[in-house]
Amino acid sequence: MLATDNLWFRYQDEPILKGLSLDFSRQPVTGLVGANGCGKSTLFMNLSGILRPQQGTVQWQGKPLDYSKRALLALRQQVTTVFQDPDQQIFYTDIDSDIAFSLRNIGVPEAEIARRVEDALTLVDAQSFRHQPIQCLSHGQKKRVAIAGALVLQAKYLLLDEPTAGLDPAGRTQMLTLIRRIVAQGNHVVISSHDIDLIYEICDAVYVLRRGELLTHGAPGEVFARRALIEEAGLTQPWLVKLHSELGFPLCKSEDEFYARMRAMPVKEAS
Ligand SMILES: Nc1ncnc2c1ncn2[C@@H]1O[C@H](COP(=O)(O)OP(=O)(O)OP(=O)(O)O)[C@@H](O)[C@H]1O
Repeated sequence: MLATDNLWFRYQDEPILKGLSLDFSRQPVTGLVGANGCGKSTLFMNLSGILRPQQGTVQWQGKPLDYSKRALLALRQQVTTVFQDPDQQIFYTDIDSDIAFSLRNIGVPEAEIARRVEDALTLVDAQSFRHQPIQCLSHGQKKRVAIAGALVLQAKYLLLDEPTAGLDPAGRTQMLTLIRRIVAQGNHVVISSHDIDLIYEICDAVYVLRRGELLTHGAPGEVFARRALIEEAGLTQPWLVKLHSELGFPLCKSEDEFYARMRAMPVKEAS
């Protein structure tokens, strides 16, 4: 279980996270949305124990998080963060060494490292560029390598900060596929993103933050239907929700579902 219980966090005297009680274990994919500066990255750093709340707790496996060095090391094998900028977490020039780094650090046997690296690179579709120097990769390829670096730890929770930022449409589609594959393996994913259409399509639950406070939460279809609240959070509704609420089209979860349902509808003759 990964959750927060009445969590408050301040930088100096400025409260940033205000009494957040959130549960990331209820659904496979949870979205975190809110305007710039509402505290999403700060929350991720609290969840991985990089920052420590002044009040309230991060709940891990049913208990308040233990901040001893040993406990934090164990936590970060189970809860891994993939930052927005892949250059922040790639250290080596060759992909295999970079991905194996964290495993060597914790003394995993070499044969096991080789197996896990192989599996992670396959999962993120990186086999075709595996032997290229990292500095020659595109932004989207680097993002996939950064995710592979988190996946080798076989973490139960993957925290993705802006997974689609800087990706072209094909890269964005690949990211959606990758998130679904990670979830299909029984893991939880938490996504912080300004890509509201991505959050709507892929998440099972959404938390909406406004200036560090929880404004609303629930299933994406219900949350994003609350237009006034969404605008209060400094966000806009996903395009599929707008089509539903403004024009009365059926509420669809994805673009593919929308087109399939439109094609199946009888076409009215123009008069
Ligand atoms: N190290 C720091 N010291 C002081 N204030 C900080 C620090 N880091 C962030 N802040 C402030 O905390 C607030 C929340 O920042 P945070 O990066 O968590 O927001 P965010 O929701 O992730 O923003 P964005 O959507 O722009 O990535 C902002 O007002 C920011 O200026």
